[in-house]
Amino acid sequence: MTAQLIDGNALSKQLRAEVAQRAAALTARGLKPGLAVVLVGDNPASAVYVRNKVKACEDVGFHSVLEKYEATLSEAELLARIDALNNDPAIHGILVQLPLPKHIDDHKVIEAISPLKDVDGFHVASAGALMVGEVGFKACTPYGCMKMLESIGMADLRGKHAVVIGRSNIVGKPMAMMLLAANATVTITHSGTADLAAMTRQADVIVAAVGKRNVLTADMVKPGAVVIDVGMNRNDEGKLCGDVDFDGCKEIAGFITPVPGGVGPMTITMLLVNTMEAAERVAAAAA
Ligand SMILES: Nc1nc(=O)c2c([nH]1)NC[C@@H]1CN(c3ccc(C(=O)N[C@@H](CCC(=O)O)C(=O)O)cc3)C=[N+]21
Repeated sequence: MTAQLIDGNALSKQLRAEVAQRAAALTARGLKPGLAVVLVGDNPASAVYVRNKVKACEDVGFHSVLEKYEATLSEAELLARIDALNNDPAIHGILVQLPLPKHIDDHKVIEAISPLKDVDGFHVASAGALMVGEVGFKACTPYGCMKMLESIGMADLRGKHAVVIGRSNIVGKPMAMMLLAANATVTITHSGTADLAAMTRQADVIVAAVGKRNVLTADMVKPGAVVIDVGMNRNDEGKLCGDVDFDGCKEIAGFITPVPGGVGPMTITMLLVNTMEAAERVAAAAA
């Protein structure tokens, strides 16, 4: 192994300790940060994630509310719940766990969340704010990836070429915008890209966010490049694995993130950071 590991658990621990301090300070002033997590239906994977998020909130001293609903909840009922949370002064962040049951329109639900409480950064107003460099909440997964780059001294990517694999609204696109804001030259690749390997071989930073195993293999990586793996897949033995062929790429890359223990915990950490920020903004507005 030549690559250095970027340890998402260790970095999370550090960042969460800072959040805990800020939470304690704000709580002492009478304002405890609060996150509401809304889960509809019984997707078993979602149930695990949601429990992790609630636990993470408790660990940093937040108030947290888990609202669980049957898969039969109507869209109108869900929108009514969001309206109530938008108006609840004890709640500073609202997360509606995706995916939602098919009869509910994701987009409509996300747009119903107040942008002031959109700690997932999924609202169109949040995406737009990122695009034009205004204040808004950043999507947690790409935000966590930026923190990982920062942790290895790569907060500024001037002169670097970053290649993003994947163009989803929740990872690929906001990732590209954040890398651009950090002065990288950015290429977004996707299923319509003619020669992916030709692109990734030029990259100083590669972010793989497709949701498919072995999207990135060692032959596609420039020696010394930073490889960030956003993927969450199961291998044939049912074990969690990313989009990157870790064992191959770790021999070539300069830095690499593992799965598990990489981007996953950082996603939850940035959710806490965003919720903290949301509560601090409320406090600043009231002061
Ligand atoms: N509105 C919304 N916001 C989300 O942020 C959101 C969502 N919906 N729906 C589902 C995905 C998935 N997601 C994960 C976060 C952390 C880990 C994580 O911490 N994973 C651990 C391992 C967990 C395990 O062992 O299964 C790790 O990578 O080390 C995983 C997955 C957030 N999501």
